[in-house]
Amino acid sequence: TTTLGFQYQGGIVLAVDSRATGGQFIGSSTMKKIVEINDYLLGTLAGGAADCVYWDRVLAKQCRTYELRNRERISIAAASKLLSNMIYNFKGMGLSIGMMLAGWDKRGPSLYYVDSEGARTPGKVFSVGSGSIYAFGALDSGYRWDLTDEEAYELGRRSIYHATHRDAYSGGIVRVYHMKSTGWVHISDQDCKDLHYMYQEQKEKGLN
Ligand SMILES: CC1=C(C(=O)N[C@H](C)C(=O)N[C@@H](Cc2c[nH]c3ccccc23)C(=O)N[C@@H](Cc2ccccc2)C(=O)[C@H](C)CO)Cc2ccccc21
Repeated sequence: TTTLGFQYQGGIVLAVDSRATGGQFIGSSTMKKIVEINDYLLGTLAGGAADCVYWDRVLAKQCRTYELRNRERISIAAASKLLSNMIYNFKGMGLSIGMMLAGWDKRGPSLYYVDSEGARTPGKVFSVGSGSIYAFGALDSGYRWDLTDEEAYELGRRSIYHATHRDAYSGGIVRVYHMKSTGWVHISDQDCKDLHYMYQEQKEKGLN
């Protein structure tokens, strides 16, 4: 898996692949690793698939319960704290979860990373999963705070593409979402094969 998220002047961009593996076997090439918890809160999934899918659903229920009790949406900080506390209770028992939470609340946009140890980290740029070492290569060299929206989408897409090209455990569809003040927008779903030939063509045109 390769997942990434970064905050910039236009909000937060999330980009992920869609491969699920069991050893060398590909269990699925169409997994949804960006999960829509509510209109202003997105999560990304990396690690044990069942762990991620299960704890995402528990978190989504907790967030909805909070909304019903308090008549307002939960903050990103609180939602990520709920998730880290839930996972912390299983520390050392073998959970494998690398989830980012991206959202927009009263404090504006925020991006958190929660890992299997229950650690919760706010930040501006994250990449999580077996392909994150490749994604960081493209991401760190292309990242600027003042990217335009289109540049940000392309940076997310290209960074995930590079990981799907080099990491055997990443592939399938490159999904891109944008978290804005008005909520999330699903920007694109593109097969990494199509991106490969598109980038090849650009390189050839650029070279000669
Ligand atoms: C195909 C499939 C599942 C599947 O393939 N499960 C295998 C066993 C799984 O968990 N694969 C992990 C990798 C893995 C296997 N055993 C582990 C033990 C500990 C930690 C990780 C693993 C995976 O693809 N994870 C994805 C993330 C992911 C995949 C699917 C759904 C959510 C998250 C990912 O991180 C990259 C591919 C690199 O591993 C689980 C599931 C739930 C609901 C619907 C479909 C599936």
